[in-house]
Parts: sequence; C-alpha cells; structure tokens
Amino acid sequence: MKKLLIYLRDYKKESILAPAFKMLEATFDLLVPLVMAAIINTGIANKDKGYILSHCGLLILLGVIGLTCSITAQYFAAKASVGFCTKVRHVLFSHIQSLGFAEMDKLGTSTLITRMTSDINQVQSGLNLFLRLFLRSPFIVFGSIVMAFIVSPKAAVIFVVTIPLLSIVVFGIMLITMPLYRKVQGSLDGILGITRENLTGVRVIRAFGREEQEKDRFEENNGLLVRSQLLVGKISALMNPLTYVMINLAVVVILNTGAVQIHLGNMQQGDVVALVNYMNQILIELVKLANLIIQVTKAMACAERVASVLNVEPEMEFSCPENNAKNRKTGTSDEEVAFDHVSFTYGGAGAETLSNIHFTVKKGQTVGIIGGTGSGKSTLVNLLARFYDATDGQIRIGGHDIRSYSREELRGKIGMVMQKAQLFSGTIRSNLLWGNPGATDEMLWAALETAQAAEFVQKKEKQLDEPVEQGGRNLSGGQKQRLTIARALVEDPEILILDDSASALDFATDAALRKAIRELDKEMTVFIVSQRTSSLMHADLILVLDDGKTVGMGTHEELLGNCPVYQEIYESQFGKAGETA
Ligand SMILES: Nc1ncnc2c1ncn2[C@@H]1O[C@H](COP(=O)(O)OP(=O)(O)OP(=O)(O)O)[C@@H](O)[C@H]1O
Repeated sequence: MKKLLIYLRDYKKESILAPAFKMLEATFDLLVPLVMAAIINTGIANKDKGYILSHCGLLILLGVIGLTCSITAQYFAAKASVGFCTKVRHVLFSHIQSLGFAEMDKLGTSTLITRMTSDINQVQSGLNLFLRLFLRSPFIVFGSIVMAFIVSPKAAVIFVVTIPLLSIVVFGIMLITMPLYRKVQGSLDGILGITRENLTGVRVIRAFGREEQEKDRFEENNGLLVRSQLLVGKISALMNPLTYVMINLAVVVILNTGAVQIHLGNMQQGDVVALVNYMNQILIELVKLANLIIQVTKAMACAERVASVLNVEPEMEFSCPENNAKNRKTGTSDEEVAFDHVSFTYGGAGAETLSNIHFTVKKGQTVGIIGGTGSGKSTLVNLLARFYDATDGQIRIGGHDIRSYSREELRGKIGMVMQKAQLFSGTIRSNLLWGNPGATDEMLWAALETAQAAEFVQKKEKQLDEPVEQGGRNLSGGQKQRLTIARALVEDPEILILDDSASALDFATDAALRKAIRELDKEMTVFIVSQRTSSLMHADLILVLDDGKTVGMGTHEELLGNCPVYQEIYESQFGKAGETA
C-alpha cells in the first residue's frame, strides 16, 4: 500500500482542499436548521415579513455557498483521484513491461488486465469518495449532536440514545455485507475472465460448435454473481426500513418532548423543527459513512492487488552497458552461439523441460531444431533470447555469457520470429519499423522480399501504408507469418530465430524463404524450429529433441543414418527410403 501512496504526494494540495471544502459545506449544512428555527420562532411568531424574507435570503445564500463548496470539493477530489490513478496505471504498465516471461507466466495475462483496468478504477472511485466524505460525515454526525445540545440540552438526550442504536444497525449491516461484497467482487472477476477468454477465442468456439457449452459456463458463473449480489442486496435493503423506523420513533419522541417543553415554555416550535432536521441529517450521514467504509474497503483490497503486482521484482537482471566488458570473461573460440550443458525447469514445474543441452554453432551457420510437440524446441530458443534464464549451464553468444549483455545489446543481436504471428494495429510500415525505427522504405522492401511478402504487399492498395487491424486480424495466417519474419529481418540481426514461423507457408514459399535468407549478404546465424524435415534438411546442424533431451545431433544425412527419432519423423513425412508420402 505504501508503494502506492507515494504517488498521492503530487496531489497533496488537492487531497487537503477536497475534504476542507467538504467541511465548509458541512458547516453551512449545520447552520440551515438554526436559520429555519429562527424564521419559525421569530419571523412567523411575530408575523415579521422582513425578518422572514431576509432569513429566506440567508437560507438561499447558505445553499449557494454550500453548493459552491461541494462543487469545488468534487473538483479537487476528482483531480487527486484521477491524477493518482493515472500515475499508478502508468507505473504498473511500465512495471509489467519490465517483468520477465517467468513472472508473467506466474501472474497470468488476465490477472494483469484486471489489475490495470477494473482494480485501478475501483481505487479511483474509492479515493474520490474517501476524500469527500471521510471528514464530512463524522463532522455532521457530531456537529448535529452539538447543535442539538445548543438548541435544547433536554431534547438532545434523545440523540444520545438514538445515535448509538442507529450506529449498531448501520455498521452491523455493513460488517455483515463487507465479506459478501468481496465474494461479489470475486464472482465479477470470474465473469471478466470468462468473457475475455470467450472473446479472444470466439473463432475456436465457433469452429468447435462450443457456443452452447460456453453459454452454460457463462450462465453458471453469472448465476453465482447474481445470487451473491441478491444476498448482499437483501441484507443491505434492511438498512432503510430499520433505520427509518428508529428515526421516526426518535422524531415522535422529539415531537412529544418538544410539545411538553413548549407547553412549559422551555422551547419554541422552531427548535423542534431544527431537532428533527438534525436527526435526519445524522441518519443520512451515517448511511453515507457505512457506504464509504464499504467502498474504501473494496478500494483498499484492489489497491493491495495492484501493489502485489508492483511487489513482484523481475528476477532477470540485465547487465549495464558500462559493465559489459568487466562481466565478459568467458570469450574462448570463434563460436557464435554455444549451449554449455544447459538445463531448464519452468517455475512451479516439477521436472526439467530441457536437460543438459550442449552444442556449438559457428557464425553464419544454420541450425535446425526438430522434435515432437512439447519436446522443448521453443523453450530452447527462448533461452537463447533470454526470455528465461537457464537453471543450469551457460549460454554464450560471441563467446560471452548472454547474462553479460545489456538488454538492448542482446535484443539488437537477435531477431526473433515467434510461433504465434503477432502484429499490432497500425500499418504494415509501422509494424515493420518495430525492427528498426530508422529503416528506409528500401530496407523495408528488401526485408519483405526476403520474407516472400513483397508480392502480396505490392498488391495491397496502400502497400506499406495498408492498415493492419488489432492482432493483424485483416491478414491471413501466412501473410502475418511473412510480415513477422520481415519485421525481424528489418532489425538486421546477427542471429535470426524462426520458431515454427513458416508453418502456415506452402512448401515452395518455405523453400524460397530459406533460400533468400541463405543468399543474404550478411553472415547471419539462423535457428529454425520446425516440425518439417524438409525445412531443416539443408541446415549445417540439426538438433533432435525428445522430452527435453538431445537424442540426435548432426546433418540431415548423418541423422538419417544414426538417429531413430529423426528417421521416424522423416519417414512419417516422406515415406521409407525417401519416397514421398
Ligand atoms: N510458460 C510455461 N510454463 C510452464 N511450462 C511450460 C511453459 N511453456 C512450455 N511449457 C512446457 O514445457 C514443455 C516444452 O514446451 P515447448 O513449447 O518448448 O515445446 P515445443 O517443442 O516447442 O512444442 P510445440 O512443437 O508444440 O510448439 C511442454 O511440456 C510445455 O508444457
């Protein structure tokens, strides 16, 4: 929580002025019944029109000043709460960007979206309400009691008895409903999660005809939310009848006592009206206070959830550029990439995903990685890009431990094309420029040419300026894959990683792509992850993975001779002895 409160420091002035103006408004509210009492006791009793009119004017003035104070308080409270939450949102977003894949895996995307959106919104409205009411409501309650004593100490005893009873009812209901509100919030989170999963996976749901099952799942969770909301609603609904019965009983007692006191000449009619007014003000403020406590508790729970994300420290540390030379002690040979007895276990996973991976690659070589699904191919290249740190062993680039590179240096060396082709809303140009913001059109077209994407981009009406919708949904799978390859090529990396990124391409385009990469002037080291032997057979080195272990390593011909797993994969695609399947 403290972690968040520091962002309120910039809004100190607003955080003081908002409650201060609310207190001013409350002070004028407390004066209104006194003026009304004066009108009745003096103006009406003496039939003094001038007195009545001047005091009515005073009432209007008090109302206008009160309203101005209220609007001003609202302005400062909104400024502080919106400004504070904008800052927190900004900090949270930057923090999420700094987290490694391991932390992101642990937190989960949908949790992070909830923290960024509904949790911060809840904090914003809670803070706004708090700044406006945390002083005003208690002030009105105690102020009304004091005013009641000023008006009539005898009648004020009724307040002393009624207010504790009222408080028991109001705060009792609040205490019962607070945990239920937390349950409602939990159900709401559940609904948000299902909705998000449904909307992002809508095509798969339709393709598998799972609409009805998904509807049932939604209904089930929605029912849970409705039931918990109804329960809270029913208990909260008791608040009004119970408190109004108590207030009305108290008013009856005030009227009765007032009548007796007026008869005895100790009170006037206006005093009774003022007392009834104060009693009503107390009721309204107690209900507001209970609501404030519920809202603030909810906001604090959300703030804790946001703070818990901020408390997650990125485990992966990158070297500072100036420390690089100092940290680089391991340079040995002409190796470009080396995996030195590398093992890796995902956080929370029991068994190793990669075990004792050991190989060396020279500059300009092409490495193929093949193996069954889940054998660890993507994990291996993710370790090279340092999305995760190896649990054991060392990975070197250019003879140096990858941990000795700064983030920028490492990312600059590696062009990564992920398994899932991800584009961002904008244009083809804006997506390609991610690789190198300073790239010229000529460079973009060259990259598109190599990625076998130039032809389809040329056919687009606006070519490089053709719009790309969110996630690239206006492009085909193969087009997206080729654009992501071009994006990595624009970066002009020393190491290009293609993680199953030609899976949507036909064999001819895939072959043309590999040929174009081979023919590039630059001596680029290329890692190709693929399920197809045809994509890898020309590689200088092929790694065959099975259950996280290297079960074969060599060229296509060598592996055909000595690696049963490779032979099996090859034969499943081409038939025995090379006959096409
Ligand atoms: N973020 C993660 N957290 C925990 N386990 C993971 C994570 N990513 C992958 N795994 C597990 O690690 C193993 C290897 O996954 P990986 O994605 O590297 O396999 P792959 O060979 O690339 O598979 P495919 O060909 O299907 O893409 C799998 O058992 C998978 O369940």
